[in-house]
Amino acid sequence: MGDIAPRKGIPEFVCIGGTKHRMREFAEFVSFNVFHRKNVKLVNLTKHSHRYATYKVGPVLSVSHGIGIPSMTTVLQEIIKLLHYAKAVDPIVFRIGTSGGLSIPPGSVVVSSWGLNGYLEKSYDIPVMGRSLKLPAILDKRLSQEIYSMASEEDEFQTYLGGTMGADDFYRGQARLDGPFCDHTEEDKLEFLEKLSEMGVRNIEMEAPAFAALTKEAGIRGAIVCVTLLNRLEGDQVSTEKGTLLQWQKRPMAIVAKFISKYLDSSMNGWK
Ligand SMILES: O=P(O)(O)O[C@H]1O[C@H](CO)[C@@H](O)[C@H]1O
Ligand SMILES: O=c1cc[nH]c(=O)[nH]1
Repeated sequence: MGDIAPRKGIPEFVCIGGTKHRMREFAEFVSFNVFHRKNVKLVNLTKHSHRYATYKVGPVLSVSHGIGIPSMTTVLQEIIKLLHYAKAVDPIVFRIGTSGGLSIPPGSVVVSSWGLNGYLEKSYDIPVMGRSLKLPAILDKRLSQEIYSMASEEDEFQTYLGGTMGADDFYRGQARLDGPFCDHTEEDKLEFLEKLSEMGVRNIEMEAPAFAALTKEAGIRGAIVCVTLLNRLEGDQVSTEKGTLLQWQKRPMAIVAKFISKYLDSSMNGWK
């Protein structure tokens, strides 16, 4: 146990997701379900930045990232630097999010195997000094399978393993017909969504390829676990009532918390 004690205080798990509210809830969820602590006083460690929210519960950091790739990659790169300076040993970064599903029931959870960009390539393409830098958007296979194995037949929802398209736009970029601008037909949309399904894409959100690429480039294991708010083959509007949507957002939290709990139990590193 001698080499384990100094790890106290160093993040081993980082979980990021779009909203400040969700990431505070995740910190509460972990505190209660992983560490069995009630009513912990959570402090937003980055309150004065006004940009993102960060909570820490034992070895778990819970951080909001806003909408889309530029916002998410900004905070993800700050986290990669932080993990480096903190000398974190083999940390794992998760994204818990929401998405639109493809031919799966709303409320299902998707554990991503890879990210797909808007050009249907498994890569994250960033313009750097006038040129396009292309980074592969493949997630850690073993980790995604281990997380997928956390799903149980007793869950009241289905969990799937598959590709995730990360679009640069919520409306046209996701083939929606209900945005302020639309230059495609219902037929075009369905043809596109069917094509994605055939490629193995299970859901669409707005960060997957960049998250996959940057965690891979950093040599950090990363996983994406998203709930689907609707079946895009059946519509564009998220019409499920707010209370139900908030309950559904707890599903990725439950899977990730279960994984963290199991991981800490097996590593016996003194956190629990
Ligand atoms: O629920 P979050 O984590 O914000 O993720 C999804 O929701 C946002 C769009 O509403 C995008 O960021 C998309 O990726
Ligand atoms: O359809 C959806 C739902 C959530 N987030 C997205 O980016 N798309």
